[in-house]
Amino acid sequence: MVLYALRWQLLKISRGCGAWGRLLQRQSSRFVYSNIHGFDQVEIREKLQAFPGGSIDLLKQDSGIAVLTINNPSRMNAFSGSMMVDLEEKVTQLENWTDGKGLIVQGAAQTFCSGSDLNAVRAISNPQDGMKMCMFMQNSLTRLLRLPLISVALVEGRALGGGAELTTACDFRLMASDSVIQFVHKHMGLVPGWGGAARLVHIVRSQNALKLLGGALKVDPKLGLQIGLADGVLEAEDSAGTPLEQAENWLSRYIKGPAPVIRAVKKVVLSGRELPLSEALRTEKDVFGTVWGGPANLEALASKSKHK
Ligand SMILES: CC[C@@H](C(=O)O)C(=O)SCCNC(=O)CCNC(=O)[C@H](O)C(C)(C)COP(=O)(O)OP(=O)(O)OC[C@H]1O[C@@H](n2cnc3c(N)ncnc32)[C@H](O)[C@@H]1OP(=O)(O)O
Repeated sequence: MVLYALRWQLLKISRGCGAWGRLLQRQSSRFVYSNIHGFDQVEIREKLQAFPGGSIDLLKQDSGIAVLTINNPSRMNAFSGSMMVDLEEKVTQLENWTDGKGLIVQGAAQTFCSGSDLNAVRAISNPQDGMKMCMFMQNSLTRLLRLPLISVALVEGRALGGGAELTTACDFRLMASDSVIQFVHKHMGLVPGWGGAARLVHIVRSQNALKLLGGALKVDPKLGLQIGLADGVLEAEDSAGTPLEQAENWLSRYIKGPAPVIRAVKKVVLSGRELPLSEALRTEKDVFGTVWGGPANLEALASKSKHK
């Protein structure tokens, strides 16, 4: 019996790596851009490091929920170049956090993020460098959204430009009652560059995406709930705890259970969202194979058999 259980565990581990590896392969690798696109990750990383300021802070908790904080309060949490590099490093840490189940992305000092640091943007405003920054951030935010964690953007204050795009790189968005999400790019003579337009169409459908981008509309919680950009509104702090406590309580109902099962939930939904049907079905089968007969499944079966 012990030998059977050991063989089964080894089979599931190989299937698990195989399933996730095949999913990423089917999504044509972890990165949207690589050297075949003329993208040199090392070169742009060094260029971005030349624009210091702020940090991206990561706290991984025993609860299985990590908290990622955009921390540059003197600049309304605008992304400096070094923060863009910091974000990529924290996403890599989260990709390797096998006990993780959930992620909350927040801004410091009760505001979310006001996009790229305009000082850095001015310095890399030539088309070549702008495109490289765009590809670097698209790689990082695509990997963020594809993490096998259920993620929530906790929006307080303002999420502007790239900050609005960052909210779309999470599975859900919770908004404080006085917060605003605004794709201000038009006012900058721009369109989203961090992947926010592509993700926004999937979240609110193309007609609403055209209105939000074409009109640079301010999305308050009421409009956010109406068009599906917001998944919940935080209550006043005195009655329901801090915004972070409220976000953790909201998320906890969806990540209650063993990490392998919760991570498998995200993987099957991710493949359904991103892959053509036949490939999504094959991936679902592979992910199913990693939990079928696993500890949580066997325990549930054992407890059910006692109810006869
Ligand atoms: C490709 C780029 C694109 C993208 O990533 O897709 C972008 O994101 S471009 C940037 C888009 N973001 C913006 O245009 C927002 C710019 N900021 C503002 O509109 C306002 O600052 C605010 C966010 C609405 C806040 O206004 P207010 O409450 O009046 O505070 P201040 O304006 O005084 O700001 C405080 C302080 O913060 C600095 N700040 C704010 N945002 C940025 C930013 N994006 N880059 C750099 N610095 C920023 C602002 O300059 C003030 O600093 P001090 O003047 O030194 O006090």
